[in-house]
Amino acid sequence: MAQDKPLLKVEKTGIRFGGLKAVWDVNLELFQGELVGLIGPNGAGKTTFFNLLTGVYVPTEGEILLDGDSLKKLPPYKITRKGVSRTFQNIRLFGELSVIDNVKVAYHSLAKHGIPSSVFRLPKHFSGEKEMDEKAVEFLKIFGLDRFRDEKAKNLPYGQQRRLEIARALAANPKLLLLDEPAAGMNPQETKELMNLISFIRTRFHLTVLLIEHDMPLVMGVCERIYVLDHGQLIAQGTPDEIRNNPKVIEAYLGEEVS
Ligand SMILES: Nc1ncnc2c1ncn2[C@@H]1O[C@H](COP(=O)(O)OP(=O)(O)OP(=O)(O)O)[C@@H](O)[C@H]1O
Repeated sequence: MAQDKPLLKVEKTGIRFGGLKAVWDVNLELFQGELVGLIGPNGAGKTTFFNLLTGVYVPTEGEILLDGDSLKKLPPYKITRKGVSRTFQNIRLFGELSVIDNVKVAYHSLAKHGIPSSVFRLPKHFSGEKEMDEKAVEFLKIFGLDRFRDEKAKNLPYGQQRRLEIARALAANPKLLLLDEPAAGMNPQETKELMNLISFIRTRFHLTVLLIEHDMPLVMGVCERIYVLDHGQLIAQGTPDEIRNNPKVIEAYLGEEVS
């Protein structure tokens, strides 16, 4: 069924770093439940765009609306609470913490029990803690990580660390999940499994997903729609077929494989 109101609406948004227009005049809409790709050559502005959506940078132009509310001047933690979670191009786990604690850290800010009950170890705290454990294990199971729950995150194989990052992002209970090259450094089998998993969690958690990915066949295979950035500006948007055959996209990727 067609939806008339987007979950995320980005209007003419951009940011300048000195003279460099890293992201410029970008319009983008995501509707609830969509899995959408964001692609573009190196330095096109993809990660900067995620940084604008998550409050790391404040746009110098335009507007960003989630469910109609402006995110533009909110700090990152408030944007997370409003329902936007992300993963990073370079894994940012708490390496010395256990796998389960990495998930619980994200979940903590949303848990019902407050500081007084935690400090004094009141019964309410224990029920909160138990609830958090169960919830965290539920996420870990989905990602096949429950058997590593007490292992330090830094000791996990690389592909599992990437999965743990997504599990942690999910634990913050997002409406919108932003994945920055989640398959970077994975082998083809791990990548395929990860993409299936992303499709699965999208449905299971009623998520909307925006995915930055360099691997073109992968983006084309998994996303319903794709936006293309080049030199900070959107040069195309459409279905995988439309993008594959778009002359501007082919030109931007000259010398690279588009399909
Ligand atoms: N804080 C900053 N200060 C100055 N320039 C920046 C800053 N952050 C990003 N840039 C510049 O903005 C441009 C876009 O960078 P960005 O990392 O967003 O591209 P990208 O599409 O994510 O690239 P890649 O695919 O290589 O990760 C680059 O020219 C980059 O050098």
